[in-house]
Amino acid sequence: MPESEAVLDIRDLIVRYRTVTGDVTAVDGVNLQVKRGEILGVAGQSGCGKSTMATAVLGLLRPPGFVAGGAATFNRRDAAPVDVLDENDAGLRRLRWRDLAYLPQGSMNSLNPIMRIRDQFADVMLQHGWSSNDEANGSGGIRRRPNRHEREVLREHVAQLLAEVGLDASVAEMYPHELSGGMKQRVIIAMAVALRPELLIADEPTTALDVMIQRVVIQNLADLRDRLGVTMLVITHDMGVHAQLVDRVAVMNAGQIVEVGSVEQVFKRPADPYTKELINSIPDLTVREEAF
Ligand SMILES: Nc1ncnc2c1ncn2[C@@H]1O[C@H](COP(=O)(O)OP(=O)(O)OP(=O)(O)O)[C@@H](O)[C@H]1O
Repeated sequence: MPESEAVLDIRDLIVRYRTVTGDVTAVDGVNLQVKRGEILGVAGQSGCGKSTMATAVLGLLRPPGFVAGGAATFNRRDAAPVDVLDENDAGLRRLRWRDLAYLPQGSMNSLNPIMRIRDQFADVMLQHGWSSNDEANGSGGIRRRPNRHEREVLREHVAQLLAEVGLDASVAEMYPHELSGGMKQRVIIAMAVALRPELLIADEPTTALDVMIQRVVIQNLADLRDRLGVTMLVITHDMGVHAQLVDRVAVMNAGQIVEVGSVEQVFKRPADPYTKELINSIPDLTVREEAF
């Protein structure tokens, strides 16, 4: 695959945690390419290293975790490739939100309870370089008070962003406690793509939502990829979500990728015994059959 086709190219990634009884390897030599425009799923049971891999490639890994080897090259469309693992904090801040967006596990609970939704959008957008003339003017990191004109443009823009995930403009005036879990998750997704990142990494984006709402969120993510062309890496232990949303799926077990393939191939003809086990563990058989 030519380098530019992979938005994110992870090579030989090794991540360990330092513990009192010695180092524990959580990510054990992972190679994974996320192709431009695709939704790549990462499957595997709890504890297999999915979140550790995501936080490492986002430069968000905190001690006692540390990267023991490898590279994670982010190939932006209009800029030189960067190895995220080599970036300093300032470089990472510039990349995050504008180029590389992240929905951590449980992120819907990270909304500020005492701020209206519109102010939370404004904060993210202004902190990361949004301006009313040029929706992305490259001045990442500069935070200032919006002037009147900017506030007006922001208001319209937030309404449009909310509409992209099927939410009414009135949601902008609300506080998080006025929203259901599903609405909060959709707000968080709309915020994550507000600056039109090239890559969105979403960790368990539907976990803790009821099944009907899960479907709405899955549809939102699929629509955003189709309309905005955001490449996505979606991490979830839920094989039903992979069946409904992703193009290709990578299966992770004990820190290693044991299989990567199209959803159809992995679900219909799993090559690895662990993948077979995962598929057989889907409780709702209709999900397996409905998908194809
Ligand atoms: N702070 C830590 N100290 C030591 N070991 C850790 C630490 N955090 C994670 N680990 C270990 O690293 C491994 C991978 O954990 P990780 O959270 O990445 O898995 P996961 O697949 O994302 O699971 P989950 O979805 O439950 O978060 C696990 O064995 C876990 O016990």
